[in-house]
Amino acid sequence: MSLEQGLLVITVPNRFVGGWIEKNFSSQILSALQEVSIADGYKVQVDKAPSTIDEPSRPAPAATGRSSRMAVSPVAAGTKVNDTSASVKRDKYKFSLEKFVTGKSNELAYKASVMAARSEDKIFNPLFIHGTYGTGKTHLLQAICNERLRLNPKAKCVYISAEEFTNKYLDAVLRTKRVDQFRNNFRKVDILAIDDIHFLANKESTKEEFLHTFNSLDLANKQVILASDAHPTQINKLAENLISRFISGMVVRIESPDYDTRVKICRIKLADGGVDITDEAVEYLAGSITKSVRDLEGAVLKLQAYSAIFRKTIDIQTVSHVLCDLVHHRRTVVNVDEIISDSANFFSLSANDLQSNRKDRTASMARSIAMYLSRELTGMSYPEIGKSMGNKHHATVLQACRKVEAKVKKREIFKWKSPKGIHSDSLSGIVDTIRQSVES
Ligand SMILES: Nc1ncnc2c1ncn2[C@@H]1O[C@H](COP(=O)(O)OP(=O)(O)OP(=O)(O)O)[C@@H](O)[C@H]1O
Repeated sequence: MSLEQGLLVITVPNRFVGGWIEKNFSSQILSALQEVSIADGYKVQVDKAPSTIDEPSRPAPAATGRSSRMAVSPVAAGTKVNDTSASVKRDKYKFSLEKFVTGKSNELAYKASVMAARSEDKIFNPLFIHGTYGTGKTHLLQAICNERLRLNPKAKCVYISAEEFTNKYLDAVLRTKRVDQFRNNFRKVDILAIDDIHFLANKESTKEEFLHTFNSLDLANKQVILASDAHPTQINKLAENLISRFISGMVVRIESPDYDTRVKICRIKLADGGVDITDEAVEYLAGSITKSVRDLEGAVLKLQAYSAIFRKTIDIQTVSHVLCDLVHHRRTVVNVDEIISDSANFFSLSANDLQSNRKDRTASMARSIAMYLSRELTGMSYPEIGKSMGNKHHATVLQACRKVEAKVKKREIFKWKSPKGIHSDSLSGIVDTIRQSVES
């Protein structure tokens, strides 16, 4: 995109895309432009890039940065791809291990993925990755396949969603009657990566077929990798035999990204997109969008578009203005009891411990964090918060909020002891984790 003298020019890869944008989105583009700009009277022009060929299904070049995002690619972000053809190529799938940003929230899942990708024989079967939406499960599954293919271009790696697996199986049984071919496709591979495996939960015949597929790959020493939004034992209507198979492998959870990982992800993705942004604005962005990497990517794309149009350094005000719908989006009703209980849980304490007058370091920190988050998430007054916290004085609440705020800013480390052992984490990380659990 470029914006000069009231004319916004959008360059597209082919006439089809251009026509579609003009027909369907002109008015939205104009009103979006007016929203982010003070000037009026813009015009929009859609141009076809001179070097592109007019074939919508042509693969996008493997470029990085802005141009690759704008190109039409047959493998869009997060698309569940299925291809069992023998002629596998490098970077068959969109995501790679090297583009996966690691931090405390996903390190174990990442390391297990690297091991699964690099070892010819299975190490643990299956590798089961679970976590909430947009935290990188699909990314890792596809990246494992790509990495194995990079090391051994002759390897057979299949990435498929459980839904697609089900459809193919039913098709083979009911329509084409080619069950043998179906089994050949899935039982003679080096890596079988199935996404959203919870989809199989109430599909009785497919579950059984999958179990046989799994057993046959396991016997052949081949690697199975599964992703789901929940731990195997938490998936409703998943058969006992499948649950026990799954938990006999390696089950790893990806958490929502912690603050430091979010900062890292933002920096990398913004730099990839060529966005000029201040450090404070990156920190503000990472502090405001907490749930998933997909949400962060959405924010980065908006900032990228803004920066491409207005060509100026992005500061905190711009982030807050451009992303107001994302940044201020919060669960509306947050209950102070949930905050107290989640803060207590985090430190292996009880709600009573926080509402009592216990004075040890851990209890008073847990209490202070609960007060701080109550103020931030509920908008309650200091006296009201004090009352919910076992009739504490409002000045105590005010002091606690200030103390936590200062420690979060300084990224101070807090150490504490619980029955599970000795722990240590940054105050910003602790507050983030409790906030996420309250808001989820
Ligand atoms: N640690 C990470 N580093 C870089 N990019 C990431 C990371 N985690 C997630 N992403 C990116 O965030 C987007 C969403 O990730 P992905 O589709 O893998 O999430 P998911 O956990 O499979 O979500 P869902 O359960 O909704 O399918 C992708 O574009 C992915 O590349």
